[in-house]
Amino acid sequence: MDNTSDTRPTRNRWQRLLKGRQKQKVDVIENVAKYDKNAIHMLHIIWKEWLVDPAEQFYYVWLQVMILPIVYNSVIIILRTCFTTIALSYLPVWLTLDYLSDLMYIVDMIITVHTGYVDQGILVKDLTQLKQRYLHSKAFLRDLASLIPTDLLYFVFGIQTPLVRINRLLRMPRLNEALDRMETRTSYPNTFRISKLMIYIFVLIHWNACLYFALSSYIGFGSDRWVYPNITNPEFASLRRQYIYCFWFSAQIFTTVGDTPLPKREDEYLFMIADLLIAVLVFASIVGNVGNVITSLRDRDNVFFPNHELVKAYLSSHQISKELRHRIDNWYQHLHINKKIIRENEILQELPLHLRTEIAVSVHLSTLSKVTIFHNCDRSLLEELVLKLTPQVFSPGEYVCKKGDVGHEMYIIKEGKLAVVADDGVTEFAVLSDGNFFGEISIINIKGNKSGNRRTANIRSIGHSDLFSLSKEALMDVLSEFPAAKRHLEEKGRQILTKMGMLEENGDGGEGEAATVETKIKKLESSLESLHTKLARLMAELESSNAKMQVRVEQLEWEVAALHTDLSKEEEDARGVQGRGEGVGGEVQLEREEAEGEEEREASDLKMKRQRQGEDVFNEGDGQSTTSTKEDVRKIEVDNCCVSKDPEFHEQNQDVRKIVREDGNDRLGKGDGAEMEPAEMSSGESEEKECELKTQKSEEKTN
Ligand SMILES: Nc1ncnc2c1ncn2[C@@H]1O[C@@H]2COP(=O)(O)O[C@H]2[C@H]1O
Repeated sequence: MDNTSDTRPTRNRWQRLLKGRQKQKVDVIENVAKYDKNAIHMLHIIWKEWLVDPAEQFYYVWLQVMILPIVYNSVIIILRTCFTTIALSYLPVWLTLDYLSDLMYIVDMIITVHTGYVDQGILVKDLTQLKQRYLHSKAFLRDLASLIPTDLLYFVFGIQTPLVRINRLLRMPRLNEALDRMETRTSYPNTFRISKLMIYIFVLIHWNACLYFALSSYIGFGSDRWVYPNITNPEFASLRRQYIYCFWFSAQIFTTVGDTPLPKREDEYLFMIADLLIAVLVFASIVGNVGNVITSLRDRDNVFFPNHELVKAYLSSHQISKELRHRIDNWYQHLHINKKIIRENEILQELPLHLRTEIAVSVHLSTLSKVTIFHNCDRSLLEELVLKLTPQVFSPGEYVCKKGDVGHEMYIIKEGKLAVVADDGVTEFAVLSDGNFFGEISIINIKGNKSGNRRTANIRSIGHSDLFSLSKEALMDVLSEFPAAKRHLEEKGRQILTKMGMLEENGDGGEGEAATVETKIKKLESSLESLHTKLARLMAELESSNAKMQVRVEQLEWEVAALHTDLSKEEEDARGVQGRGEGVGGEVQLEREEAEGEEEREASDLKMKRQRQGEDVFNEGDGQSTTSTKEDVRKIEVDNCCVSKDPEFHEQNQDVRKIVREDGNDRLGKGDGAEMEPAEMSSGESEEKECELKTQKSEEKTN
């Protein structure tokens, strides 16, 4: 019992451990299974989503691989068909290669289905779309036709008739695609073009050789001098001799050498005629292609280097001295021998800016980074600068700049040695070499520089020297963004000027003054521009307020005219009453006084009304006009009066009044034109008086 009780917990522990281990194992197995499942699943997904980008290297390599089966089929099928001995001797090899090429054709179709295409600049990656596109294309039908298992016809015609596989040649467009890709990628397109042409001609001669052999076999070997000699003759029995003889025969025809035996039979003649016609085309295409290659090589030279022939013709037509001509020839020679391309900006101009920058950076950045002033420059700044450099080549003894000339650019030495020389051209003050720069003093404004914008020294090229020139404007652009470089340049310039004694001690030199004047002019120009803008705005505002005033003036005239008509009528009425009541005396006097009082009241009411209307009109205007005060209104009234004194205006006013009168007659149906005449006279007078009064008042107010 004790034993049992002792061993039970131990056994339980072992059982637990065992169970635990078993569970662990199961877990591991389950995990592995899960992982495998996942892996399979992942593979499945990747396969489903697998896409070939036609711009990728994989696609390019695959196209190159596809050249093999296509060329194999285009060369071997005809060979085996015509040279049956060759077909039967190496049958296992041919069959293996045949089915290997078929396998590659199948893989090619799968890759084609997964190849994306660019639609509106975006690569289409949707497999369903890609499938749809390929399955509905002519390429699919062609590819499918090239894979039809025509080999089954071996059972009908026998294994020695590989011509049944001729449908494999339908994949030729794929070969063209591969060769085109190669042509765009190769660094030697001309060599590639010539090689491609030669390969096409080789295949053509091969086909012709095979057909010649087949025709000879059909006519009978050695039956005449034209056909292939008797193969029982040991000299012509070997397979190699058979093929080489036929190839030679064809090559002679296609290269139009024409040293072939004369045909004897009609079928031989027909064969020769067809061959000669093809030969003409072949010859023409060889000549044309080689001509193109030579022309394009010359064109390339002409683009790379300035046209020497033209310059030569120009020089001889102008009877230039021998010495100068010799120097020019030497300069050209140096460019050609050392492949110095000075027209790189022209050559690259068709490329987009970012690519041009990258090229320029990779070609010239090493030179620029040697230049001390640009040591600490940002890369972006150097990239900007590098596009502004113009390569220049100077011959030995040539002056790059002469003392006293106006400076327009500075130079950076890419390669070569240049001397700072005295006016005698011999005494050297300093020698400048790769990475040095010069010509900056005359284009940057150094305070106190006595020479202004003139070159301070003569610079002569010792040997051939490659320089970059940088125009004043380009340099200023760069320096405005990089003051450290500017300080460095100025410092170096100042040192040279001090050594030469050409730096004014304390004052600004002419150049400094020029700079100040230039800055002032710039400031003046900018303020003039802003003034122009303001003036234009004011003119527009003035025009709009003028138009409004005119409307207002017309309104007032109408009102005044109408008022005077009423007044004159009332006056007439009053006169009539006076005539009738002359005997009444005191009563009439009283009435007159009352009428005069009434008149005065009415006149003051009218004034008030006019002022109010004036305000209203101005309130209707724009922001500026709304701020007008009553004084402005008064001014307008005064102006109005003054204008009314103008005889022309008066005439116009008469016309307006006429219209008003007519209008008034129509409306009121009172009297004829004669009734109005006295009123008109008095209105003119009172208008003048009123005007004078107003002018006086406004003058008083202004004072
Ligand atoms: N003693 C010198 N040492 C080095 N460079 C010089 C010397 N004197 C003049 N130069 C350079 O020669 C250039 C001639 O044109 P610049 O005056 O524009 O700028 C001048 C300087 O860059």
